[in-house]
Amino acid sequence: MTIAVLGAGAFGTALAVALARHGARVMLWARDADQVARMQADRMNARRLPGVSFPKPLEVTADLAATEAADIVLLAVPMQQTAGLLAAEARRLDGRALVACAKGIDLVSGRGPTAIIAETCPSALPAVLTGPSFAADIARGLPTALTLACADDARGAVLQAALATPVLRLYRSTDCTGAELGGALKNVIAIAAGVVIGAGLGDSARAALMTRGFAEMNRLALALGAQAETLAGLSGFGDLVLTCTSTQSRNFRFGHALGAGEAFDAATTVEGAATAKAVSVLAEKHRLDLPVAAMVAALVDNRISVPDAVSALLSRPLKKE
Ligand SMILES: NC(=O)C1=CN([C@@H]2O[C@H](COP(=O)(O)OP(=O)(O)OC[C@H]3O[C@@H](n4cnc5c(N)ncnc54)[C@H](O)[C@@H]3O)[C@@H](O)[C@H]2O)C=CC1
Ligand SMILES: O=C(CO)COP(=O)(O)O
Repeated sequence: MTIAVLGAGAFGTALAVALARHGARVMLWARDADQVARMQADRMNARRLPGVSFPKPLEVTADLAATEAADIVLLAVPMQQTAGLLAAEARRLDGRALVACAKGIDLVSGRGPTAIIAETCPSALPAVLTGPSFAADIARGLPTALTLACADDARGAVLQAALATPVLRLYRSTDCTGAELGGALKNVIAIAAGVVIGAGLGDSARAALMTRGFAEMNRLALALGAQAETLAGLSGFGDLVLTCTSTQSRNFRFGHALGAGEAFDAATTVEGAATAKAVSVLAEKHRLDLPVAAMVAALVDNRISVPDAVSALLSRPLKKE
């Protein structure tokens, strides 16, 4: 089995390492030839995943043509770059099993990765790999459980078997919409959870925020065709818990900096910021009330201060749960 991973960020590199360690032939593709040369020399991605050595069956390449032999392609570039990569390389990628690993909603189209795959590569098999997992944990070989979603269950089972390892346990689903929306929307709520903790509002407020945020995730995802049980699983509830409660999360740390009034490194990948804006557009289109997500979008755009966002949420009319 040959697996290609497109995107040598923290997550793509961690997945490549985990799969190669388990014996698969893995080709990790990065667009930057200098970065590839460094990784080939160091046998490590010192920038994104320092201290993790590449196993032997892991090859690194800057030549996308070299990945054409792969049976499965993991798409591991950030969400806002995924549509561009698919469009640019559609001829090469169409007809293959394309597993989306990004967690977000495309700002331009308002779509998740599987809809974009279906549009740009109509003969490909779209799938989603998502759930609670930090790249560093996967790279260290710590036990992790994720959702592998594919509308074609028989072919999804083949992907599940190919991508699982003894420590990377994959549960199968046919609900790609639910799986990808869970991963996308939890990032928005994690920013809000970070704001709550950064502003010193306490753990009780964070628990309330997570619960009401989960209700918003369900409201939007169900309106877009997802199944409630998918949202309650690893890709939704599971990842919400992880991301809202760990300082390893970049979305949480970004929110924490907003709440504390501190600077945050603009180069860090924070998927929930763009996704919050995409969610605002979708909420309006589907006439949905998503107050936490709306506040995150406003905070990210500097349209509201943290104290005003908090008092706006607390002064909403009392209602049934
Ligand atoms: N880091 C983590 O713990 C996890 C990340 N993810 C998801 O994986 C996705 C990627 O995140 P990370 O790897 O953490 O990001 P990262 O910030 O570590 O790396 C992103 C990489 O993508 C590359 N890239 C950007 N645009 C590209 C393009 N057009 N073509 C080729 N390469 C391109 C960048 O050069 C960079 O190496 C995100 O959607 C994230 O939510 C999912 C689970 C865990
Ligand atoms: O998706 C993740 C954990 O499941 C990673 O979260 P961050 O992108 O917030 O670091």
